[in-house]
Amino acid sequence: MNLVLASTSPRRKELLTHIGLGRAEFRFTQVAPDIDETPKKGELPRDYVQRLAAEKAQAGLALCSGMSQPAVLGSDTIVVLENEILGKPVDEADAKRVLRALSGKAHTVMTAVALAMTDQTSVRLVETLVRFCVLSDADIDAYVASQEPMDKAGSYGIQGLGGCFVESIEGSYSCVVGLPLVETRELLSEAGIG
Ligand SMILES: Cc1cn([C@H]2C[C@H](O)[C@@H](COP(=O)(O)OP(=O)(O)OP(=O)(O)O)O2)c(=O)[nH]c1=O
Repeated sequence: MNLVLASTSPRRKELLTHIGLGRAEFRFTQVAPDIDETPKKGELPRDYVQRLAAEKAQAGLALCSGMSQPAVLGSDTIVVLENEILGKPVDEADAKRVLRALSGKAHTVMTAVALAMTDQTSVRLVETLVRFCVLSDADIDAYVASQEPMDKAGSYGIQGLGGCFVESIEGSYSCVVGLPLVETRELLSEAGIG
């Protein structure tokens, strides 16, 4: 099998590197999937995130037509607050609005990971509960000025400055960062990889 990561996210690349547990023979290449991320009308968050992970993996597979036995991983992460899907912010004002909404509350981070091969696509969904402390306007302004929120679902990164806002988490840390390691290892090992 030739393992391929269909992602432009540097976090996913780094996390996938960990899956080899340091073994030199664990190698993968990367392609950039291009899909429409618009939710369907009335689509539930769990359905949406799993559909997108599968579509990224399948779009990646389509880019590997010359490769023998490609196995392509795709992943998608969303923040869900009171059933509303919070993806990446469209601009700084949107990031501030999202951070104000997350302040002092718990939300769910959902990451789906999909493995597409020529004959089948398998998907795993992982959910983590994240509780935020109360954020002041000054906290939010400073954080958005750092630009860290701008390419992240829910407008924060737990692994960076945004970690200052996280009071507690219940569930998988790597799910929040964008690639749940235990479940990804399971998917790969079921396919005989890793
Ligand atoms: C909540 C949270 C999200 N994120 C990131 C993970 C994802 O990269 C991003 C959500 O956007 P995604 O659309 O899931 O992924 P992406 O566009 O970054 O990359 P690709 O589709 O090419 O794989 O938010 C963090 O890095 N830290 C966090 O704490």
